[in-house]
Order: sequence, then C-alpha cells, then structure tokens
Amino acid sequence: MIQSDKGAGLPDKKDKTLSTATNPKNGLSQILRLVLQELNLFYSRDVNGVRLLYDLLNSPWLQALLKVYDCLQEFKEQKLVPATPHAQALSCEVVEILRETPNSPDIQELRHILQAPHFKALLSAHDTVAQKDFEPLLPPLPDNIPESEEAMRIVCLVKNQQPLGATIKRHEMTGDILVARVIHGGLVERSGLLYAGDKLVEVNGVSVEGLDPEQVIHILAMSRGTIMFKVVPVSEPPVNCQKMMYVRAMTEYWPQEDPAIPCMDAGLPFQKGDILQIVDQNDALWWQARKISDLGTCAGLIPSNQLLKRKQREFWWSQPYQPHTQVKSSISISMEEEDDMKIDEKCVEADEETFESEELSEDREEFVGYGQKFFIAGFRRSMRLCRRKSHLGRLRARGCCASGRCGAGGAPYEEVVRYQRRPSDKHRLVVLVGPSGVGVNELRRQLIELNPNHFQSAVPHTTRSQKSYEMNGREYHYVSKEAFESLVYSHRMLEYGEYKGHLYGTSVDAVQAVLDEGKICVLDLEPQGIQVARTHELKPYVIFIKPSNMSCMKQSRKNAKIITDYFVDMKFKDEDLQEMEDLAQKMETQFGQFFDHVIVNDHLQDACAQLLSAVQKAQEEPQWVPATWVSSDTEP
Ligand SMILES: Nc1ncnc2c1ncn2[C@@H]1O[C@H](COP(=O)(O)OP(=O)(O)OP(=O)(O)O)[C@@H](O)[C@H]1O
Repeated sequence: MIQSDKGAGLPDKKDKTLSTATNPKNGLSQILRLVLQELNLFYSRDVNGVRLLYDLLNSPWLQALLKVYDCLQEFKEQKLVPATPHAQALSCEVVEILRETPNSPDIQELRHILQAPHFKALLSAHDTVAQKDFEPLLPPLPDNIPESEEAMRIVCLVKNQQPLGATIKRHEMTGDILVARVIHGGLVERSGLLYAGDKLVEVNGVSVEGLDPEQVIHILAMSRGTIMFKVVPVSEPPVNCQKMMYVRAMTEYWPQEDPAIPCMDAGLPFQKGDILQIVDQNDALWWQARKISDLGTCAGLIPSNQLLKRKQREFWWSQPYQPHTQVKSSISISMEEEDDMKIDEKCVEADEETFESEELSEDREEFVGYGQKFFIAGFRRSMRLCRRKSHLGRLRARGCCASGRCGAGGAPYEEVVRYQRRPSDKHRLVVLVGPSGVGVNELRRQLIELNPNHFQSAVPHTTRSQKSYEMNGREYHYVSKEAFESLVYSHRMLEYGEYKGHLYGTSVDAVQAVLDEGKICVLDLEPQGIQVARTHELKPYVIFIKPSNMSCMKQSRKNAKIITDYFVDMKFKDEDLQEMEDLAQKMETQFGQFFDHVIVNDHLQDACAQLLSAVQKAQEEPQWVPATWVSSDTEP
C-alpha cells in the first residue's frame, strides 16, 4: 500500500556518460566492476600488490556488501506515499465482492485474512498514518472566551502498577497546587504531557482548589485506570540541558530516615560505594539519580552534594565531643599504642638474640621458587607488626565515629568515569586490605608466586640498620631517620609506622619502581593508606579481603598460625577470630566506599583464584575511577 512516487525508468544515454557514482542504478558495485576490469589487465603481469587488491575487490562478501549499499542508496532517494489513505474501506469492499464470488479455498483464505482483527487494526493504523490524522477531534472553541481566561490543558494518563513519577507542592503565596518535579523515567515524564510548574486545576473532575497536597495525593491514590488532569500549563516548560554525570557515593543515605525529603516514596536509598547516574541537578537541594545496577528503572530523589554536606556537618556537630577522633600522626606512637605493645610483649619477652634468629629464618621464607629462585620483599615480620600497631591504634581511635555517617568530612559524592587501561599505560596498583590475620599476606604471596615476573611487591623503607646478610633495596631500602621523615613530609609515604624504635614504611617511589618495570605491584595496605594511594599516577584497585562466618573460619583456620610479637607460632583462638570479624565490619563501615572488589577468604584456593581474576579484570576491563584520575592524564 506504500509505493514510491519516483518513476522506475532506466536512465537515458546522456546520464550514462555522467559520473557513474551519481547514478544509483549503477552505484558502487558498477564502479567496482570497472576497477576489476582494469586490474585484470595488470593481474597477469603480477605488478606488486595488484593480486592482493584484485582478490580483495573480487571477494564475494565485498560485492554482496556493496550491492546492499546500492539498494539502500536507491531506497533513500525514493519518497514514499500511500497508494490509498482508505485501506480499511477498500478492504471491506473487497470482502463484499468476495462474498458474491464462487467459493474456493483461496477466496476463503483471503476473506479470513481481511476479517482478522489484527489485520483490521493494521489497516486502521495505516490509514491514520496515511491521512496524517494524529490529533484528536476537539470541539470548536466558543467565541465568547474572556481575554483573561488561562489556557487549560486536559491530560489523560493511564495508571499502571508504577507510580506516576511526579511530586506536587502548594505555592506559598497563591495556594495553587503545582507539579513540583517530574521524575525521570516515570510515567509522567514519558508521556511528555505534564511539566514542573504546571498548575493543577482538577483531578478526575474534582477541583483541587483549597485542597492540601496530601488530599490531592489521596485522590490520585484512589484512582484506577485513566486519570484526567485539568492543568494550566507553565509558560516555559523547563529544559534539562545538563549533561549526565556519574558519581560514587562516599556515604550512605536512607530516605525513610530523612524527614526532610520532599517525597519519601520518591527517594533513592544508596550505600557507600554505589555508583549513581545523576540525571537531574536542576534543584539545588534534591537531585534525581539512578543506580547503574538498575538503569532501567525510574530515577529517585537524592540529597544534592551541597545538602548532604550540610547534613554531614549537622550530624558531626550533634555528636558529643570525642577526643579520640583526632587523627594521630603515626610517626609518633601514642600512649595507647605503646600500651598495646606492652600487652603483646607481656606474653614472651623477646631478647635481641631471638629477634635476630627470627629475622634470619624469615629470609629463607622470602626465597621461594619452583625450580627458580627469587626474592619477594615486603613480607617481613617487623614491618607487618609495625603496620598492625598503628593500624589497630587508629582503627580503635576512629571506631567511635564508625557510624558511617560522618564520612570524615569529605565530599559525599565523587565524580567517576569509566576507565579502560590502554596496553601502553602502566598497570594499576593492586591494594589488598583486610583485618589482621584474615590472609592478606598469604593471598598476596600466592599471587606473586604464580608469576613473579608479572606480579611484585614494593620494597619497603626502614631506619633500622642493615644486617650482614641483607642487601640494600632487596629486603628494605635502608635510610636515615632524617631521610625517612623527609619522605613523610613530602607526602611520598603511602603508610609508615614505628616498631621497636625503628621506622618502617612503603613509599610511592617504591611502588612506581615496580610499575615502571611493566609489572603489577601488589601491596598490602592498612585502610587509612588507601586515600593516600588514590592518585592518578597509581590508580589503585582496592580489594577487601573479608573473613567468612565464624563457624567456617574455625574450620578453615584450624591449622593456621598468627604472626605475633612473641616468636611462637600461635594458633587462632576464638577471640582472635571474633576480633577479626569485628575489625572487618569496622573497616567496611568506614572505608567500604573505596573498595572496588570484595573477596571472602574461606577456601584459600578459591580466594586465590578470585584474586587472580579480579586483578586481571582491573587491568583489562573498564572500571569506574575518579574523574580527576583520567582528566589529569590529558594534562601536559
Ligand atoms: N583461606 C585460608 N584458609 C586457611 N588458612 C588461611 C587462609 N588464609 C590465610 N590462612 C592462614 O592464616 C594465617 C594468617 O594469614 P596471613 O599471615 O596472610 O594474615 P594477614 O592477613 O596477612 O595478617 P597480618 O598481616 O596481621 O599477619 C596464615 O597461617 C595463613 O596461612
């Protein structure tokens, strides 16, 4: 029923002499044919590269592709017009004529098709399009409309299971009920018939004048099927010309617990670390967003950056004064940390001699190999114990604000973008964090042992003196206290601490040295160090190693040993496992927003396989990273 208004006649001779490319009949496949004829002359002479070109141009797939292209070009030139705008009536006529014709199976089938409801609906749709009859028939306007009368719009929406996706408010001065906001992806927004600022006059024939917004909502809630709104349209419907933005939530938000939200049901709850797509920032206080894990749904309300910061400040100030919440410099150990040490040391007092022999035995552990000898740095007992001291001290100190609400006063949302590492880019630093004893070092060691040419640890710094059997730059970088402190003050230390009077730490430069070799640097950091490592040069991918539940841990850690201050390999006690679980929970509450991946370390081999796969994904697949990491890449 749709045909072209362009004649299908062949082009005349004169046309043929014109450029072949402009003639859709001869198009690209004709040009190709001519080129092939030309090339054929050179083919037998074996001119350099001609055979290759000939074979390529002669390939059936290219010919077929070009034919498709030509057909599409020809089709594009045609202008489609309907053969009749009254196909429905014509079909009825045909059915009538068929009734009078002698019956045959073909006639019966045709009548059957023409009378089928779907076919009738198709013809009706065809006629509507053919007649360009899209507008509903409206009664003529009466002549005596007063000049001052506002133009009204009648809007009918069919309510289904979903909410309408709009909020209303009462105008403070006039008392009018207005559409306050239209939620992206909701029924109202998809209809394109109601806008923020439209004044509601009637809902289902009931005047809303003098009603409270709650009463109007009640009418809407009671309505079934079609809802009719009479509205005075806003003079200039708002245009959303903002670009879509993606953010990582650095805090959590529960609309049900927020009495200030304009509409609780329209709120979008989120947790730390969730990636949100911000679709509307027109309102300075309430943005509209979706979770990227749920982009098909309609958006929800979230507090804007500014509002959430205000809420955080209010929450912070409403808390009773907590002297422990101040961050201590880990370079000078607090009284509390000193106490921790004393408690540990009470069990077995270590003398220097035992200390020396212990360090020596650790050396041998650090040479591992399968027919190959290599050294893995960064697993030293003293380094790990030193980290544990400062880590425990600080976690305890911060534990009192671990409600997850105060967010350490940082920005509540962090703008993120999808980052795909190019093969020429340096690898991303892999950071493992987890409560002490969960198996961070065991997993790290297993990963490095899998392929020591690909995975490597960073060599830490220390101020303790070098032992006769050690090499500078292998076990540690041995530096003076002044040199160490200078690294700290110039922010080149990812983390550092003191143990038995010596400073230990991991520097950014030590990590860079591994990355510069084209390897993947795998670090074990205490969670406070994550923020320091989060720079565009290191682009860390943070993996949280989490203990499984108590009963599984008791089973899987039956033969496991804790590294302790005293030199007996201690088996895990129930209190150790409980402390591990508590610490893991605190870490997740305080630092969960920085975790890119979580691995539950139950069965060691499973956890190791998960770690390998996560590390590969981090390097090879697109990941959400802070926008500043990527824009800084393009800076000179
Ligand atoms: N999944 C597991 N199943 C059984 N044993 C495990 C598992 N993971 C780790 N272990 C064992 O638990 C003990 C502690 O692990 P590891 O030394 O790696 O702890 P950690 O997290 O590095 O803590 P720290 O740095 O405080 O020593 C080790 O004996 C290790 O072999």
